[in-house]
Amino acid sequence: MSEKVRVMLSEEAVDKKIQEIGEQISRDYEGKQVHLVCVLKGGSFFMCELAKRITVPVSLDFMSVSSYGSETKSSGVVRIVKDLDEPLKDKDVLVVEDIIDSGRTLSYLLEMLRDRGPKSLKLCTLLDKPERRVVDVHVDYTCFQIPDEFVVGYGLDYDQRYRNLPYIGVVEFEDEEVID
Ligand SMILES: O=P(O)(O)OC[C@H]1O[C@H](OP(=O)(O)OP(=O)(O)O)[C@H](O)[C@@H]1O
Ligand SMILES: Nc1nc2[nH]cnc2c(=O)[nH]1
Repeated sequence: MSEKVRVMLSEEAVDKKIQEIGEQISRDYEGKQVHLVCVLKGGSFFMCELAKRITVPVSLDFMSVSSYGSETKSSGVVRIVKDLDEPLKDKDVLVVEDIIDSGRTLSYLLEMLRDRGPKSLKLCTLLDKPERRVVDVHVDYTCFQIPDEFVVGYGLDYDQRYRNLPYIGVVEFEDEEVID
């Protein structure tokens, strides 16, 4: 089997949309400092590109989470693998994600972060697959709503590969040509 990646959203389309969302965030947070919280690993590429386009003061922090074991995965309970370095108390926090799928991770994570007392807490995602939603999550900024296909690129992986693609694509598998 060989793999190739079909482009779903070109680099130009993604860049243009991140610029627009960056401008919108800059307007919405005028006069404030926005504290971006990146959920690793997938959110890191989007976070860097977004941060460059925000014109109000920005601070950054990173966290890494993983779902508890396969049996409890559907509960949406997440374990903190790497916690934030700084408290969120009284900060205007914007969580930055690569994709919202079932909504389980973000629903749990937002509740956890809300308990830390931020002044405000909003969510920004590069991609959203609304058809896959199991748990309701309020998303404040969405770059693209996409159909239910497994996507890679711009931080999203397939078996840890393809995160570095500068566009969003779908991995397609093809049978190798048999040579006699
Ligand atoms: O809405 P959900 O169904 O909960 O899925 C969304 C989660 O899945 C992805 O992370 P992933 O577990 O692939 O980790 P990674 O970013 O380190 O690759 C994504 O970054 C979200 O955190
Ligand atoms: N890489 C990748 N991770 C996901 N996590 C939830 N949906 C997806 C997806 O489409 N691609």
